[in-house]
Amino acid sequence: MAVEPMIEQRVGYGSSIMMTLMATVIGLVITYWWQQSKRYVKLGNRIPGPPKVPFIGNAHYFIGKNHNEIMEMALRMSKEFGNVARGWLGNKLVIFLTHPADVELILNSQTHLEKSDEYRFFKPWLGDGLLISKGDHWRRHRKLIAPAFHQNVLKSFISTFYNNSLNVVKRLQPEIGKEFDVHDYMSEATVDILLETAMGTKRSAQDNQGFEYAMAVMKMCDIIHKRTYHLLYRWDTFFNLTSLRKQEERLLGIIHGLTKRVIKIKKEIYEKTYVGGAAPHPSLAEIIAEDAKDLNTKKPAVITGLRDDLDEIDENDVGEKRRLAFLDLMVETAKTGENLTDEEIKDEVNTIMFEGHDTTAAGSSFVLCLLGCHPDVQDKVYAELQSIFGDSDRPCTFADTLEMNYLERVILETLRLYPPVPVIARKLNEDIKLVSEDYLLPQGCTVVIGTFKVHRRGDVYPDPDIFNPDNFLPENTQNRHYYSFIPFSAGPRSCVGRKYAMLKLKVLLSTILRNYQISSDVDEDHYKLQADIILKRTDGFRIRVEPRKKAAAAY
Ligand code: HEM
Repeated sequence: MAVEPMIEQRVGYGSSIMMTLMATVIGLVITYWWQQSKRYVKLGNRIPGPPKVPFIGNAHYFIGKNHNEIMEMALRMSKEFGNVARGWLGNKLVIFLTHPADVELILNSQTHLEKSDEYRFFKPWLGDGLLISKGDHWRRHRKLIAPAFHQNVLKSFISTFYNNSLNVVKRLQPEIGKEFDVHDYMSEATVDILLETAMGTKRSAQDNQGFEYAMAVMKMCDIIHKRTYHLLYRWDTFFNLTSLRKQEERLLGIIHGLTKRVIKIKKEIYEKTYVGGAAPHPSLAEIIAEDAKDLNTKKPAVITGLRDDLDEIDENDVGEKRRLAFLDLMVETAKTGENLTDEEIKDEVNTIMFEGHDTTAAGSSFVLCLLGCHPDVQDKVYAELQSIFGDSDRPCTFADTLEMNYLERVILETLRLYPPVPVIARKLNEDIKLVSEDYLLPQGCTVVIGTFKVHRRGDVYPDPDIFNPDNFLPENTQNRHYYSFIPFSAGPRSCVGRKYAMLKLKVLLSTILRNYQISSDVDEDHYKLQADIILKRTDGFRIRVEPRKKAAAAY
């Protein structure tokens, strides 16, 4: 008698599970159908791309893949789909563009200035710094910060660039004759230079805060990379429960700890030195205003093929007046009228330290590796340096850097083949119709500009994968589409530090090359690349150095 109710009970459970399952399936089907019927999704689906799976889209493509595999997959797909491709990260539409005319539509626009949603992963680190801020806040800060990169300010950094470059030459001595990874040396040098030029502080030989900072920056980039590509980590609630979140907190403690300490010291110095509110002399405005006297008499230092809002203000040259670190300028600006809070200053300093560090470390490492692979090009660079410096071991000056035309072409060609920022992403603020193909991109989608692929287009560069600095001879650049070379991005939101970067690269590389001959055992075809936030070689930036005969005195 007791068996029947039990059977009835089981049947009851079974059918309610079935009902729940069916209701869930029906719910999912309706949700999926409803999603697919949206205009945003319909427009996205018209664009070619890999097959997608309901709800996760193409997110599964990233599962279990390492950095190299993600890069290889992206390049394969870009080859398969050409100018325009789409992917779905869950229900987020991501469009990849590689045609210069389409790139121009985005980068040259005042409408699509906002960074894509993925940049929010930088927020705990960079706050509302220039890289990720938007709207009026970004506009106001861009206006405040751009003058700090004026050529007259940059010129005052030359001796800092040179002395730190000479330190690298000394530090490389134990590596003579061995194969080693040059990136660590470049990274340390760029952090040291930034500590001096951005924060106005120096790392003492005993403390390793610069190194600790650089390591923390590298690990933070790794966390942001994971958050970009892994669906679950993109979800804040899930991420906050993981050990990565704890790691992020610890790393931010190191990064923000250093910036906060330095800002505090700077403010105290400012208060002590300028009691009574007297502004230091000459002020930034006065340094820049010096130009007016010299208009048309000095040689412009604008790099061919690059143009942005910085060019209008710095085509002239005055003598060194006063060395102002970026942070000094911010503190001064805050004291002399502009309303800048400590938090805003901290965000901008962190942004400059991040943007200015890894990019130039990767750029300079790639240049050295390529010169190791191309001895004929290296010989030409050396011949140019000989014509400027002869056998002298005198320090490099600003005027010398203006003579380094071939080295400049080598740097630009390296940035073409191995752009340190391999992708740029924007949020589309309104629909746009592409130029290269007949597609309408819907408002709200993420647009990813594949700099790496833009720079290797066969219809723009003859032999696009071959390292050839002559690609940047004036006669070869003048008819090229302006948006086919965008290592520093372009348009209103381009890199504010590009002149600083080019100057630093010239001083750093020329000093190393005056002292060492570079060789490489690995040819370019065997480079293993990873393109997350910054493009790097995962097999290490391996080179060998041998002293140039005449240079022994420099050590
Ligand atoms: C070879 C070196 C460098 C490269 C290739 C590079 C490249 C770039 C690119 C592509 C962007 C646009 C990023 C985006 O839209 O997502 C950018 C922005 C930026 N860069 Fe650089 N950069 C370099 C060096 C520097 C240096 C040395 C500094 C500062 C000292 C700097 C400061 C900035 C800042 C503040 C922004 C944000 C600008 C804005 O949104 O208004 N960069 N950089």
